[in-house]
Amino acid sequence: MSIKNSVRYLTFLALEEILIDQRYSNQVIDYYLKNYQLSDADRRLFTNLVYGVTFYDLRLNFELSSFLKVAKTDARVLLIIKIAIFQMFYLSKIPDYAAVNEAIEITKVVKRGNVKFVTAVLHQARRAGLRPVKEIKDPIKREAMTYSMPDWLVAKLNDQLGTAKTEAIFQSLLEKPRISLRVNTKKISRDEFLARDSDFYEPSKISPVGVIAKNGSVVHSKEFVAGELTVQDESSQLVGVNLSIKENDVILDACAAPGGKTTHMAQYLSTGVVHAFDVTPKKIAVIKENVNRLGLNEVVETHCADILDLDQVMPDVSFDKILVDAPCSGFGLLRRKPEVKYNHETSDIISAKCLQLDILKQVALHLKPGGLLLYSTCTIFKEETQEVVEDFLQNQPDFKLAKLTTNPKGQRESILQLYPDDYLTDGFFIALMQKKEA
Ligand SMILES: C[S@@+](CC[C@H](N)C(=O)[O-])C[C@H]1O[C@@H](n2cnc3c(N)ncnc32)[C@H](O)[C@@H]1O
Repeated sequence: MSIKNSVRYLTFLALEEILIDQRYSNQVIDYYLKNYQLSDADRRLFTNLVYGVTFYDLRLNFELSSFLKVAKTDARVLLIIKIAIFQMFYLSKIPDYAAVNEAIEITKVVKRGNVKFVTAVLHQARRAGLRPVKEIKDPIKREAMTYSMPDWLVAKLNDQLGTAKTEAIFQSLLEKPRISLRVNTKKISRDEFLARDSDFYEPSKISPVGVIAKNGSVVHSKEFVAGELTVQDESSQLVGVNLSIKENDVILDACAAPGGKTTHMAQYLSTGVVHAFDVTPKKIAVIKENVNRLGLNEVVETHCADILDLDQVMPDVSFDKILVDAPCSGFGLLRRKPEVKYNHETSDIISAKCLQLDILKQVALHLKPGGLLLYSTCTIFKEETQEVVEDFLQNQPDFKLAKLTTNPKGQRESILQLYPDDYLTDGFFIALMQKKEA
C-alpha cells in the first residue's frame, strides 16, 4: 500500500489542518472518516492518533526540546516526529520500529531532505524515553506539563476552582469522550428506542432524552439516517429539557448553528415555532440540514442575521422562551476539542463576556412578561458564566432567577455548572431566568 493511503499519513494531513491551520479537530476528523475508506481498526487508530497528538502537543514540544530547537524546526517535519514519539511514549500496542519506519516514509513524501534528521531525532528520543516532569520546579509549570496545558490555563483554573478540582478536571480529560446522542422524541420515545437497541445504546444518567452509544460509528446507523437520533452532548441536552416547552410556544434561539438545541426545542412542538438565528448562510444551511433530517421543518424558521439586529429583523415579536447559547471561549470542550487550549487566551475570554452581555441585553427586550430566558455556554470560566448572569441581573431589574426542573447536581437550583470531571460530559453552564410579570 502506498504511504499516501496509510492511516499515519492521513493522521499527518489531519494534524496539519488542526495544529498548523487551526481548524477544529472534530470537524477535521469527521471529514477524514467520511471521505476515506478505513477499516474499523484504522478508524480507531486514526482518531486516537489525531486526538492524542493534539492533546499532548505542548508536552511533546517539551520532550523534543532536549533534541532539537522546536521553534526553528519546520512545522511539518516537527509534526511527523511528534506523531512517532506520541506512539512510542503513549501507545503501548505499537512497536517503536513501526512508528519510526512510517515517520521516515512520510518524511520522504513531505520533506525528503529531512530523512536523516528525523531518523536521528527519533532514535535519540526512543533511547531517552519520557522526561520526568518532577524535574520541573515551578508547580504551575509542572502541572501544565503533566497534562499538556498552557501555564496560564492552569494558573487561572487553580485560582478560580482550587488545585484539587483543577487536577480532577485535567485527569478526567484523559478519558475518551463518550458518544453521546439525543433521541428525537418526535419520532420515538427514549424507552422504545432503548428497548429496541439495548445492545448498542444505554440511557444517559443525566439527560432524560439522552443515550450513550457503547461503541461504533453512529452517523452511518439506520436510526441516525432515519432521524431518530442526533449527536449532542448530555450536558447540552439539559438546555432543551429545562425550558419547559409547551405547544404554541414561540421561541427564539439567538445563536443557533449547528442547530443542536434548535432541533431539541423543536422536537417538543407541533404547533409553535423556533426562530433560529445565526450569522452566515453556511451556518444556516447546517441548521436546515439538521432540521430536515430530524423531520422538524414545520416548526423551525431560520434567520441569517446578527442577533444584535433583532430589533430590525423582528421588530414587533415577543417570545415565550428565549435561548442564548452564546459564543464563548469553548473551554468546556477540552476533551472533544483539545486544540481549544492553544487557540484562545485570557483576552478572548473578556471579549466573549462583552458579546454575551450585549446579546442578552438585546434579546431581553423581546421576551414576554413571565417568559423564560435561558443562558448557556460550553465553558468553565467565571467571567463567561456566573459573572455574565450577575451583571445582566444587576442591570435588568425586571428579570429574576427561575428554578431548573432537571438538574443532576440538585433539583430546583437556578444555575448549573457542569465540569468535565463531574459526569464525564463537556464542561457546560446553564442559568435560567424569568421576566417578571408586568
Ligand atoms: C455555541 S454556538 C451555538 C451552538 C448551538 N446553539 C447548538 O446547540 O448547536 C454559538 C453560535 O453563535 C453564533 N453567533 C456568534 N455571534 C452571533 C451573533 N451576533 N448573532 C447570531 N449568532 C451569533 C456563532 O456563529 C455560533 O454558531
